[in-house]
Formats: sequence, structure tokens, C-alpha cells
Amino acid sequence: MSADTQKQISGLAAIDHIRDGMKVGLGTGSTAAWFVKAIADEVKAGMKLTLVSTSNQTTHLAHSLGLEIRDINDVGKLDLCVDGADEIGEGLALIKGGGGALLREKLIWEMADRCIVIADAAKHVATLGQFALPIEVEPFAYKGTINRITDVLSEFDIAKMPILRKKSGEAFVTDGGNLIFDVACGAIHDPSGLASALKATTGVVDHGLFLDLADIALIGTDEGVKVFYP
Ligand SMILES: O=C[C@H](O)[C@H](O)[C@H](O)COP(=O)(O)O
Repeated sequence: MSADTQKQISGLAAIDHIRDGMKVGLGTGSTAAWFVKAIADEVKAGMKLTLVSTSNQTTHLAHSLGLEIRDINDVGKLDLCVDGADEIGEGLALIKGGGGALLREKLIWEMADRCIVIADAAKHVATLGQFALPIEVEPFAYKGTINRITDVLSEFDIAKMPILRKKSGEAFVTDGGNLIFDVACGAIHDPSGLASALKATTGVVDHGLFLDLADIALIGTDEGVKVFYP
């Protein structure tokens, strides 16, 4: 089974958790796109849902499928958020942000009663850090921020430089107007300590470590969808 088919079956499996009348956060990325398409089918079939989005990309997809996206500030608390991940480690600790949507994703995840992560089998790892950790940075005085981030990383025995993410040769800019620096950590042995230290660094807007947020993982494998809990 291809990785894309694994993503598809995990996205479709998340539909089993949707009930009429729910307020649902739509994630970002190629796996979340399968979920968004499945949601569009449910809505066409008559289900009533209040939907909010984690990125401009997902909003565009949702609109193209005829879905209405509401402003999170008008909706308030959500019943559920369904989103992809770049790595899923022990206790459902995650790395997210490969698509650059980490900040708005985290804002939406934290407003949801339950969060479901959907992914293909390759995302399930023993130790987080093979996927480069995205760190979202305020553009003003970013060089000073990078120096501070490098100092923080060295406290966690990560001797890697943050690399500015680029798209078509230009700095990638997030939906919120920030820069992303990716750090090829290799292995993150203390995700919780690193998450706190990065969050406390001036100029860091947020980072791609999603800890204690996912309630369920639905992972598409060649043997079908496997369910994991923290
Ligand atoms: O910023 C992007 C998000 O965190 C995505 O959910 C993550 O990168 C996974 O994307 P995909 O499902 O395309 O692998």
C-alpha cells in the first residue's frame, strides 16, 4: 500500500469520530486533506458541522469543496480537531509543522476537547527528531533569536544550526507572517524540556513539538488503520 493510500485510510477512519452538530477543527497537509474531502462528503450527505481551519491552504481546499469555514473567534471551543503529523513518538508526542502551519494548528488544537492525529505508518517513530523540528520565529531581529535558539539547543546536546526554510528560493513566510527555521535534531531525548526552553526564548513564536495534545492516533498501515493512545 502506498503512503498516500495509508494517509487516505487514516483520514477516512477519523470520520467515525464525527457526529452531527459537532464543532470541528480541520488540520493541514496531505493527510488532513483526505479528512477534509471526507468531511465534504458527509456535509453533502446532510450532516451539520461547524468547521474551522488551521491554515489558508486548508481554507482554500475546504472552500473548493463547498464547505463553509467559520472564524475561530466566533466559534470558541471545539469538540474535535483532526490533523496530520510529521512524526508520532512515544505517548503520542508529535513533531508538526512540515507544511509551516504549526502555530495556527497549535492554537486550534488547544481549543479542542479531543485531538485526533492521522498519519501514514512511516510517521510512527521510536524517538522524535529524525524529521527536522520547525521553529517559528518573529522576523524582526531574527539573527539574535537564532543565536538564542542555538544556545538552547546546545543545552539539550543538539549541536545543529537552525536552517531558514525557503520556498522557490525565497524565505518561506507563514500565514501569520513569520519565518520558519528547521533543526535537524537527530534525536530529541527530552522533548518536554526542549519544548519549554524554546517557548521561553524571546523571538520564538512557537515550535513544532506538540506534547500532551493528541488523544488518539489513527495510523494507516498495510494491515489497515491501527489505533494508538498516549
Ligand atoms: O504544517 C503542517 C502540518 O503540521 C502537517 O499536518 C504535517 O506537516 C503533516 O503533513 P502531511 O500529512 O502532508 O505529511
